[in-house]
Amino acid sequence: MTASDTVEAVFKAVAASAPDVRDGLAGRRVYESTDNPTGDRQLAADVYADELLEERLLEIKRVGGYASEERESVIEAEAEGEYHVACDPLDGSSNLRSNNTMGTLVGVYEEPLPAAGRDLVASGFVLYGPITTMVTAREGTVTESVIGDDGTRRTVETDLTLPGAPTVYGFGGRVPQWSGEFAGYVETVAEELKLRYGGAMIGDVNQVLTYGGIFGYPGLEDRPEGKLRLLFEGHPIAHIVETAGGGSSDGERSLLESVPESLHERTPLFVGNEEYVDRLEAALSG
Ligand SMILES: O=P(O)(O)OC[C@H]1O[C@](O)(COP(=O)(O)O)[C@@H](O)[C@@H]1O
Ligand SMILES: [Mg+2]
Ligand SMILES: [Mg+2]
Repeated sequence: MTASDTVEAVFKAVAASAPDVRDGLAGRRVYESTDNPTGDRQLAADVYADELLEERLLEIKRVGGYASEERESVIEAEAEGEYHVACDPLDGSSNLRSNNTMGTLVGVYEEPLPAAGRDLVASGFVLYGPITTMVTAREGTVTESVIGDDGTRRTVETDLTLPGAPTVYGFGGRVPQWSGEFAGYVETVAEELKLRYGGAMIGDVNQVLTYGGIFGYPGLEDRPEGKLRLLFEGHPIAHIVETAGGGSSDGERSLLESVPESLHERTPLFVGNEEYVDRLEAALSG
């Protein structure tokens, strides 16, 4: 089994699980009594998607470990494997009660977790929108597929790239918690682009991939590290957007340059057309 076979097996398993995750949502809109390791309240659907993916991804030959936003530590596979999968089983799960968009995010690393952004070999997400779609990045190419009810993929875009004339933006966090530098930057962006913020990173980033623009969740006054998690959300989404010809940043440099010290580390996160990411870095550097 080559590296690319392993990546393909991971993508296949995630796609095959998508109809199960989706079918399982309706009955799992209630909160559990537990918090995840970063202190978010867990929905029954978060736990369900996590358990499903853990089981199916650890079955894959050469996958040596599974880590997820929903569990404290890495789960090792029974047999040794040189690829390590990081998952956000349900991204945007607070959208479940209001029946808005959500996703599943996966990163395949060639080093044990927590690993550096540059150790990512492939990444992908499923978007549970009106249609279930999957976007994957590997070997320098981003592909978009539609996932059928049977969990198989039909490719609809073989070389997805960010459009050159951006139109949308979305930034998370309460405005009074933004820094003055960031608020000033947003003012300039708002004059050029249209606000589209849905509260699920994957949904919001997919709008940027489709229409061009920028998505971000900045560091906040009471939470300078931001909300999103580097390993499960930051690296994979940065890898996808950069492979699609865009840029990513933690406010200072590409998210792929970041090396987490711990599994659940958070980071400010920005992805989109390079021009907007460059301007953001310039604005934040004062
Ligand atoms: O509710 P807020 O503060 O806008 O936060 C939304 C952000 O939080 C998230 O929902 C966090 O992800 P999870 O749902 O996987 O915890 C992102 O998808 C989204 O960008
Ligand atoms: Mg998430
Ligand atoms: Mg999640």
